[in-house]
Amino acid sequence: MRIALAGNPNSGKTTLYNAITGKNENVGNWSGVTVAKKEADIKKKYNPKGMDVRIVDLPGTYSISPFTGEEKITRDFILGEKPDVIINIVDGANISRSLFFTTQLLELGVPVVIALNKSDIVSKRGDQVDVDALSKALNCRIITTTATSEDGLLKLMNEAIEVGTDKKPQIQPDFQGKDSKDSDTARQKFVDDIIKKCQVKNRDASKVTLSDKLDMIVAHKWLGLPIFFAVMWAVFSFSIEGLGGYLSGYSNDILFGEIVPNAANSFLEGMGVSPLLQALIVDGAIGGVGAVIGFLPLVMVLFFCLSLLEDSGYMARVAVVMDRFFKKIGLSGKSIIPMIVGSGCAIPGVMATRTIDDINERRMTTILTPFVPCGAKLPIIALFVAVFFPENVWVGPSIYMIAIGMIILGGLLLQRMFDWENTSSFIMELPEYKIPSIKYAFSQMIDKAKAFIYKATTIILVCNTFVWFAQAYSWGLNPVEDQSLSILASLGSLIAPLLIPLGFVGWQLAAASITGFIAKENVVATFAVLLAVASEEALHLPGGVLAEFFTPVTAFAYLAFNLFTPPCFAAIGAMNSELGSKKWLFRALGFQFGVGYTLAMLITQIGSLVVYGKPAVGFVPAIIITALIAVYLVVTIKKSGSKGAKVGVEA
Ligand SMILES: Nc1nc2c(ncn2[C@@H]2O[C@H](COP(=O)(O)OP(=O)(O)OP(=O)(O)O)[C@@H](O)[C@H]2O)c(=O)[nH]1
Ligand SMILES: [Mg+2]
Repeated sequence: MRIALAGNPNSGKTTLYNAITGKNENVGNWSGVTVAKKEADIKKKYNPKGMDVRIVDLPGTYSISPFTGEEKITRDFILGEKPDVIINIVDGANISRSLFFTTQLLELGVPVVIALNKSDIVSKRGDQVDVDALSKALNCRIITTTATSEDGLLKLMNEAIEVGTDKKPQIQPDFQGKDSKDSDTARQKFVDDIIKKCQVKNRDASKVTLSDKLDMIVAHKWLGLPIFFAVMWAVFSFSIEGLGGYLSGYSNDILFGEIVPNAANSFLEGMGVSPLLQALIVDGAIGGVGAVIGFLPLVMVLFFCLSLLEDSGYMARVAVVMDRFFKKIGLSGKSIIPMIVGSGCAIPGVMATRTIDDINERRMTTILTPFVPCGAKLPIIALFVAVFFPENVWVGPSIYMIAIGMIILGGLLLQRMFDWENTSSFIMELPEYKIPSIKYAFSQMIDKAKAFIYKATTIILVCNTFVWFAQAYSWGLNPVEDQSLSILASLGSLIAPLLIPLGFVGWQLAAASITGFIAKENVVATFAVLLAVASEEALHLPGGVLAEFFTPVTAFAYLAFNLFTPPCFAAIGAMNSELGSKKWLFRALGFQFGVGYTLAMLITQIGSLVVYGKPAVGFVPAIIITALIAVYLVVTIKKSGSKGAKVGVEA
């Protein structure tokens, strides 16, 4: 038997799904978290009779006629694959809006059971719902639930399974004007009449609640943006420089700097393993993976804080605050959700662009979302901050401000380079503020930590075993004394000249960036393998081996280069499927590469002039390339219409 969960966005479908299946799919306190269908078996606890029951979680939707890609998934599933039962999750705190969709579901013939969810909020407000009357009016069973504490879920599942076994078709609601041209109005009137009969509200709608008061401040026209920056600054400082940085320092220096490699060395020596294999394991595998996992505490602290913020309902306000500014660059507040999701990982971030109905806005958001530093880029940021800017506490958080800046600048450029019009309007439903749940933030953090460790011990491990091998052997498969004769050196040297205008000299830097396209953590892991093999000095300490390759200015530029050029291959794959055309994929990659490259070049060249009073390496080619880029921009912008001329001059 297949049971589908359907309902409005943010009503608690995925929370309920996770509770009854034991899965850990993403939930979030805003609309449009789930963008793809998810399916799993129901837990034994909720299936005492041991029937064969599958649960399908669907993206939220307001109506059966879809507007956006993820709503279409819901409609196609319900109409096309006909589940045996639909559990319609209704947000009890928002009944009047939810029932519109409910009446549409009731017309499909598939039996419906309603979960009147968030009943904890309803009773806290002192509101009352006459469940029996509502159930009679709609001709279907209704169970009150609180998905977050699993209240009522057993009863709900029992009812749903019973209804599914009975196979009686759903009785349709019958109201005047249902088949008329103006059926939506008639439907809304039908719903309003039911609500009037079944719901008693305690709250005086004209009263200003605490939530309203908070919104007047954090979503204020002028205060909103500075508050957002301050909040983000606090979160990133705390994670990168504060507690997260402190814990990571410990795990890098002591745990993965001494304890683990020493233990591994003495263990392997005891086993009588050959020195070469020992080097492969300790320097290659453990060194590379350890350099990444060393930053785990920092990643965990950041995601803990972000989950708290998101669960409180604040992130949904950010979308409203950013809407005003994003409108000017052809985006809207809707684009902020993919970007917030992208701060965890660009792949779900890019997938979340599906919630945007306007195709131009969707494409632009897909191209710009990878500019947000994801969890995998965090170790790169933390490493460079620890080595080059230990005293400048502003550098870490400033990366995120630069990311926002690049998104806005990128949007402006994209808008002028390709002619497109934005037709979207933005309505964001604001969830009520709540005290964020520590348990939720903790489980999110553990989830992210697991994914981080998994990646480090699989893809990063494999890559860096290869990197170790490629820096230790020549093409003839003979071990080399001098790294510069190795396979990796010859591969890196192919790319290295491209990086000269950016002030990056050395095949090692090229090699690290290339492995970074496989997974961004590889940049750190590759440095650990390459440089630690070549030197006794620690990678993570101020003035460590990295300082031989960079000045603080070029270090900052290298950071920017790795953050703002295209994301890892997996994320590029996600971009490919969301953009839906090769032409746009190439445009997107070209754009991202152009932005990252130019930014790094400008930081190096202008920064070196300003800070050290002399140009960096590659100054002359940099000027030539800058001129070429400027000409290209002017030509493209001119071509794409008269409104571009203005920016052409600025560029
Ligand atoms: N107070 C309370 N909050 C709940 C309850 N169920 C879910 N929530 C919260 O509601 C928010 C949205 O939950 P989700 O499960 O992501 O909602 P969804 O319906 O899957 O949303 P979309 O995927 O966007 O359609 C989260 O912050 C949950 O913690 C409940 O019974 N009571
Ligand atoms: Mg969901």
